[in-house]
Amino acid sequence: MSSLLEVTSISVSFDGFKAINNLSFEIGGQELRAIIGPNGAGKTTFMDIVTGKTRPDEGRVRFGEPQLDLLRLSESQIARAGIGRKFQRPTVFEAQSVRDNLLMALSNDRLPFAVLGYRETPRDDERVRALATEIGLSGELGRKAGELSHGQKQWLEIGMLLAQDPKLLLVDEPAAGMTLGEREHTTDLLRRAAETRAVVVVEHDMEFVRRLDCKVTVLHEGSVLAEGTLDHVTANSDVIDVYLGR
Ligand SMILES: Nc1ncnc2c1ncn2[C@@H]1O[C@H](COP(=O)(O)OP(=O)(O)OP(=O)(O)O)[C@@H](O)[C@H]1O
Repeated sequence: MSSLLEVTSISVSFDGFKAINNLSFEIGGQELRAIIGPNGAGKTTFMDIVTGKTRPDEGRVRFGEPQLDLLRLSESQIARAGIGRKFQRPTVFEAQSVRDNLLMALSNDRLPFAVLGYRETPRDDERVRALATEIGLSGELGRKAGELSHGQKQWLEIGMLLAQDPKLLLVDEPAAGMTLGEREHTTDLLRRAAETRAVVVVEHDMEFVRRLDCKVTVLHEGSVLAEGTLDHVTANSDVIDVYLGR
């Protein structure tokens, strides 16, 4: 089976410091993957390269079928090609209802204020309800997003990204600041999302990664140090050295 995303031998330096060093990475179309690694391992820079925010000095980044060369596309073209990114802090429209947040997200180019003049179709309503069910916020559709808990805001933002139906979803530290119950719900949500798309989760919390129950890629000094199940990578002596030597 061919990969959805193929990153081959990328490197990038900042002022002579190699933040990403000959890194290769592949993920299939319906796969959940966790990326772990100590601070400064290059996790954020890797996601910045995939989303077009940072350009590598060397290497290739190919995506989709037919394959697109992401290094030739702008950040917005990459987003439109089907790569969604969730940053660590939730960024929802706090003064709008959960329902309106999801509705706005259904179309990439629908500006927040344009929703006022926008006529909603029965199909949109159906989709908003389905998304709300998927993220566990069916009972909160009429509430202002600003009134939601931290975890609920994170789910709403994931729902807003799912509304755009990305082929690849990149999620940065979703578990941070969440209660145990919220973490469990988030794991279920991400696992379900990965049944119909690729999902990459960058996470420091090992318990959360264990619950994701997926292949893990360990980054260190800008390269892949190990890859496999969490048990496999945590038994790797290089990985143990890197984590104990922090
Ligand atoms: N724009 C930049 N200019 C200079 N150095 C940078 C820049 N971006 C990242 N770096 C450096 O590159 C290295 C990798 O950083 P990156 O943020 O990708 O690591 P990370 O694995 O995401 O770390 P963390 O877990 O702390 O978020 C770090 O040493 C960082 O200081």
